[in-house]
Amino acid sequence: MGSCKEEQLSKCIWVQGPILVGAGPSGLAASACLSCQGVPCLVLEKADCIASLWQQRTYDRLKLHLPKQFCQLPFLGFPEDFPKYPTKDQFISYMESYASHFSIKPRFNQAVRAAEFDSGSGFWRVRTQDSEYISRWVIVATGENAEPVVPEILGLDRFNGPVVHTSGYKSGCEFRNQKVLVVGCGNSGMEVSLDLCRHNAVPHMVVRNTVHVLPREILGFSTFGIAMTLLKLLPLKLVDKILLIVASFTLGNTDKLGLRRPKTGPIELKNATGKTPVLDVGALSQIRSGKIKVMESVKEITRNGARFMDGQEKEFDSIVLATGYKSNVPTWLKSCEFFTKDGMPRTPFPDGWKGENGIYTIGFTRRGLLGTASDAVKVAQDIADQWRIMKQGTQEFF
Ligand SMILES: Cc1cc2nc3c(=O)[nH]c(=O)nc-3n(C[C@H](O)[C@H](O)[C@H](O)COP(=O)(O)OP(=O)(O)OC[C@H]3O[C@@H](n4cnc5c(N)ncnc54)[C@H](O)[C@@H]3O)c2cc1C
Ligand SMILES: NC(=O)C1=CN([C@@H]2O[C@H](COP(=O)(O)OP(=O)(O)OC[C@H]3O[C@@H](n4cnc5c(N)ncnc54)[C@H](OP(=O)(O)O)[C@@H]3O)[C@@H](O)[C@H]2O)C=CC1
Ligand SMILES: O=C(O)C(=O)Cc1c[nH]c2ccccc12
Repeated sequence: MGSCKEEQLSKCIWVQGPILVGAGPSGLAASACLSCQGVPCLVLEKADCIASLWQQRTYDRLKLHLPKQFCQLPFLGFPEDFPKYPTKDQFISYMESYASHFSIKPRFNQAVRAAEFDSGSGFWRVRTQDSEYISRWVIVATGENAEPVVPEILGLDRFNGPVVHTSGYKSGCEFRNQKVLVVGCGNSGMEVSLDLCRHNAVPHMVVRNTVHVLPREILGFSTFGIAMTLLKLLPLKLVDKILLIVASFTLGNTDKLGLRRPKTGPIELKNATGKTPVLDVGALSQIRSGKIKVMESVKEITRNGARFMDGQEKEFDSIVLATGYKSNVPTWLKSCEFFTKDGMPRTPFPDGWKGENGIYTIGFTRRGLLGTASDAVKVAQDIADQWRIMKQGTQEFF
């Protein structure tokens, strides 16, 4: 490692344990697991708060889609009195208590701009806007949803009205009585459309592709929970078949509503591509009643509306892009083969948590908070084993 330049010495900081990038649920879970193993760490967070995705970039009506037992972090569960599907505010309050229980104190306003392994010294150099941090280990916990995906849609720049990505959408009250084009029909597109309906707006949701919609619950049991149980007993393809039979029973034929199903089943598709099935919390009935209009692909955006592939042309007051998110790892992690150009670990689940030279990832499993919890335990154990050997070595040396 080339030593820090003289004038920068005061900002060159040696970190004993690992450097954790990101103080979302994954960073907090990792920090807690390390602390339980007696390993200190430094958490760098670019925002001014923990769980910034949840605090700053989600809409008001958001609730967890999966029951709380599938969304809890290691060693400290949700409070007993929280409902089965906690609200966004409850989730944030859980994150706050989690951080304070494990005395996690991230360094806020520290956006990691570059991280590079120095093969000469065997250390990682992690640079933020004002400091350089140096450690044997770096843990990437910046999330699969770090940046909004804003697609290039012909004419979007000439649209006269507001255009907002779901990460900037708070509530339909700002869109009352408006005609709104919602581009995308994942969980965000469906829920924003539902929220717009509840505020007397008229959402037109663009569905350009196939999509799996499943009921959130079947006979009072979470569909996700049922799927997890069945997967322990039956082959994946059979579980998918069962889910689809039940879905068609409870939701009817969604193809008729313009929501064509993919040929691959919902769990197989999730595992293969990461595409999350929509868990319906009410949008479907609004589609059925015509309050949410389903539209085909957009051909182009005009000054005051959109032209669609099927030839229709409509006026809109606003556009909401529910077009998903992407990782930001390629923007700051330098010369590291461990990540693809999309910023996801190259090694597929369940082995993507550990790379070479002391790099680790948490929360890139495409398996939500359940994946985060399992990664955090494995990463902390692995680093703690090295930590102990290192400490023993130091004691013997002295
Ligand atoms: C609307 C929405 C709802 C969801 N609901 C669920 C759900 O119900 N259940 C579920 O299991 N999953 C859900 N998810 C998935 C979601 O990814 C997880 O809930 C969770 O937030 C992932 O945690 P994370 O810490 O990996 O990433 P994030 O929550 O995205 O946290 C990453 C942190 O890293 C910080 N960061 C990013 N780049 C840098 C940088 N360069 N330097 C420093 N800090 C940086 C960010 O500011 C952020 O605070 C949802 C996702 C979305 C978008
Ligand atoms: N309550 C909860 O738990 C919630 C959870 N989430 C989670 O957050 C994550 C992100 O979800 P979400 O924001 O919905 O993103 P997704 O990536 O799941 O969905 C993006 C949608 O946008 C469409 N799209 C992208 N580009 C275009 C384009 N150019 N033209 C038309 N359509 C386009 C995609 O279509 P295509 O398939 O054709 O690419 C897809 O329908 C998911 O894991 C989701 O489950 C989100 C909301 C609520
Ligand atoms: O809401 C999300 O994106 C999640 O990641 C939760 C989740 C993880 N695995 C799933 C499978 C089906 C539906 C939701 C999820």
